[in-house]
Amino acid sequence: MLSPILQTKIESQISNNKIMLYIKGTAQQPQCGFSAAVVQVFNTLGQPYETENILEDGELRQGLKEFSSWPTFPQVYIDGEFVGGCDIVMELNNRGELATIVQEAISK
Ligand SMILES: N[C@@H](CCC(=O)N[C@@H](CS)C(=O)NCC(=O)O)C(=O)O
Repeated sequence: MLSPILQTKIESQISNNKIMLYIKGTAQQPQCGFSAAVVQVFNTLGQPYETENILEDGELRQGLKEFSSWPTFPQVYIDGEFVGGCDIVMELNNRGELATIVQEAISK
């Protein structure tokens, strides 16, 4: 079960960062192709984002799956809301919708 401490940590990260990416590895050195693809997309959007390497925190890795009810990584949160993983982000980006979602979040 998701501990209150972990829940508070996740809620704090996703509310303090307009774009929060939970990935495998770092933005500079992603450790998985799906995480690398998401980082690349957000780099092209040119807005600041924060990442957390879930490979370094097993509790967070498990806790996020419960928090979002999503079993894999990357996990992308924009404006405190879970958006999806790699496939969803790619689709939103291909449709030109990701930039709009990000712009709306940043300008709030
Ligand atoms: N189709 C997924 C691909 C991501 C994926 O399959 N991730 C796997 C392998 S990197 C994962 O996170 N598995 C659970 C885990 O490692 O804890 C997406 O759209 O994000």
